[in-house]
Amino acid sequence: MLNVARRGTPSVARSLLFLSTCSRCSRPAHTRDLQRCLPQIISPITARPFGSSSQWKRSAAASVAAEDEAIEGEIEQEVFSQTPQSDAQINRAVQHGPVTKFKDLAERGMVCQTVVDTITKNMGLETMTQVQSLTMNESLKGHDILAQARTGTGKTLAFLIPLLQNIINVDPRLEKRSRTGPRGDSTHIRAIIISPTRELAEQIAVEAKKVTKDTDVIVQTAVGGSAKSQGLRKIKAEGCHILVGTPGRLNDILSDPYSKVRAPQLSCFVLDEADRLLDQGFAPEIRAIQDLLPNRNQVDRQTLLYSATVPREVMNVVRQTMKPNFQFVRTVQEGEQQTHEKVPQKLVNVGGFENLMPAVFELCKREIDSIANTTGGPTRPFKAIIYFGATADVSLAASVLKNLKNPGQSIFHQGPLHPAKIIEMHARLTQDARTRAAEAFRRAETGIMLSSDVTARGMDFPNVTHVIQVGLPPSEEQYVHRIGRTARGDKTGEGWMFITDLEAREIRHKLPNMPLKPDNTLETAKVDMKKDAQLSEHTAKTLTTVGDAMKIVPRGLKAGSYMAALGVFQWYGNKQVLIDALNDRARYGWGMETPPMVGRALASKLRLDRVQGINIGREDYQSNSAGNARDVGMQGRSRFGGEGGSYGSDREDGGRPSYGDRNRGGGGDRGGYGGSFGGGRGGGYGVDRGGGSDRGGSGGLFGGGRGGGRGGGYGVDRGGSSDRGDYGGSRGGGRGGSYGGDRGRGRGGYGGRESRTRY
Ligand SMILES: Nc1ncnc2c1ncn2[C@@H]1O[C@H](COP(=O)(O)OP(=O)(O)OP(=O)(O)O)[C@@H](O)[C@H]1O
Repeated sequence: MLNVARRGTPSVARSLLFLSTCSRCSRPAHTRDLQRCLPQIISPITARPFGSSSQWKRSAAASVAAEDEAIEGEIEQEVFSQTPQSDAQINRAVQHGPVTKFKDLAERGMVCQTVVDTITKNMGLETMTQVQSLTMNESLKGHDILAQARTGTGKTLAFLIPLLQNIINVDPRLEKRSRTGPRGDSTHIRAIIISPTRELAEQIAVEAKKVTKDTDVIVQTAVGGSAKSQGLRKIKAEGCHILVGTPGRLNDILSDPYSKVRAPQLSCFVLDEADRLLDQGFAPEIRAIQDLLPNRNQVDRQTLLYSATVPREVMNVVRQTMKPNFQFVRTVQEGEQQTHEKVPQKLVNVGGFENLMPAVFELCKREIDSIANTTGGPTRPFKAIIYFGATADVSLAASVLKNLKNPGQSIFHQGPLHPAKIIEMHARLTQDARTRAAEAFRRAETGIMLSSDVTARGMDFPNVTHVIQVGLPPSEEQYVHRIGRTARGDKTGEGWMFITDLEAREIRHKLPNMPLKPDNTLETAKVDMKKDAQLSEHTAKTLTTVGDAMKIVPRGLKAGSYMAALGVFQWYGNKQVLIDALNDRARYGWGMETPPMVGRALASKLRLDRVQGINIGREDYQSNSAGNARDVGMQGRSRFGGEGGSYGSDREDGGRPSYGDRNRGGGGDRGGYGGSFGGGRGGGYGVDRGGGSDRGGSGGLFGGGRGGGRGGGYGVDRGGSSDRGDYGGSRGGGRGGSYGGDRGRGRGGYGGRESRTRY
């Protein structure tokens, strides 16, 4: 294990030196002997696929279908007879030093002119990034490579270019687009690229199609969530040379005896986000796919593994996947900062969970306003990804941000985060919805995407200015990948991390190497909601805005988030402190009288059944069926109008005062939001039909029902029965009032078709 770089050498130069010097004799690397003499950071071990060799032989034998064998014979000859790079070419490349410009690749005869023209002319790229420059020579020669380089540094092109050139070397007819267009076969697959997520696979395929645009090389995708039969038809009809996909679907189609998609000539196998694909979650599927590929002793195959992080734990598996003489190229040395120096990273401790959403909102609003108020000088529109640890938290936060409105204004006015598009993204959405969400965020100038870790790796959304992480990430690696969604290429960006008191100590263990600097500039992060306090107008308004939006959130989402936290915080030892903190969030953050119910079995499994304050019973988030329609939302008895309330309805919330209104009061001072789809009797932002209600609210955005009418309207009326409905219902209608409707005087308002009301 030898790194011949000299201390103090600038990093690019150091890395170049590192690659062009022999590890065994410390002389400049030999030309044709590079394979033998180039430094190998990892000591070689005997290469073998996963599992024991006998297992491997058995499964490989079983998986190679008889029909493939004939083709294999031909292909073998072809693969072995190829001479990808002549000695002269390599000599020339080494003499001129490592390549740093894309055009040099053509001038030195390393990559064909067509591909280089596409990169330089169509894609407008000129200079290679460090990882591209360092890996190009070696990967063009067919060596196995493990490459570690920071996020956003062009690793995708670093493996696509050599992979494509190696395909063209085998069949030079593919170099140029033929007049008849490309033709292929579903058994001509030369390269398989695997990514851990569907979105990333799609993104790689898009990049691959750009690079192959003027060639006859065909790129196809195979990702879960899309119709398998349709994908297969496409591959069979058009053929395929490069197949990009996710592990599950690739395994599925390669093992399906009827799919007719085979890779007997496979010469390149790429794992993007390799450490993720080789960890426990995906390793079995990757192993199964490898079992379906031709035996490497018969058909030579190059393996390329790329990632921004390579934790020690996966190194064993890496060794099993690669040839013994594989090269480990890293542009980030051990002990060096894994995130970009150009990304300031700030840490906000908000104290209690209930402060998280207000603080996140305050930050987003501050940034959006500051850009709006900047005159002159270059500014970039605010574009942020906010990461949460659980899908339930993503949905809840998305619901809050989508429901935000300025106090005193209706939802038809611009919200406080205007012009940001609010986008929700997680794995529980349908594939179509995920694709639409990713596309919408990609296109958005100003936008906030609330996301689970499904977008944390590899996704190349343009111009992301902020990455905001709410709660501790699952690992340091994941932190690095999340932060990597900003400051890509030559762009800049910033990272924010929001934690609670519960996590303050743990963060030091979990992220010891991250350059997080405490930030105290957010007012709402410092408020103790359990105490009465004199708040600045700005802070009170922020809290009220979020509190009001939170009321509209269905109880089911809150209950889901509560349950998720029980899972996420299992590591926290003091269960009483945990439940107290979560109950405070339910009470002060979500406006719930009682915390969501936790099933007895779950409570006992999590050792929470004896903890004070836990609300044991039928879990709210599972039981939001008709019987519970009034306070759960989403699945109420009548989705559009009617008594039960549905999506959004939350009667229990209704009884709670909100921030800043605590001293208005009287019994049941505010009703809940009647429900955005349906409303209910009790509903209304603000209101209740119960005595002493003081504020009316919307009976339901789309539905109203009786809620709007009886309930009264936003901001109206103190004391006595409420009189105004607010958005009593635009679709379902009902008895209620609506925008400005005033039942007391027998007037309705905007919406409520059935109520035949008027403005
Ligand atoms: N040589 C280059 N010069 C300028 N931009 C480049 C170059 N190579 C790639 N890019 C662009 O840089 C962006 C990031 O590239 P890419 O997605 O491949 O990064 P990555 O290293 O794979 O990131 P991650 O670790 O997050 O997966 C892309 O928009 C890509 O088009």
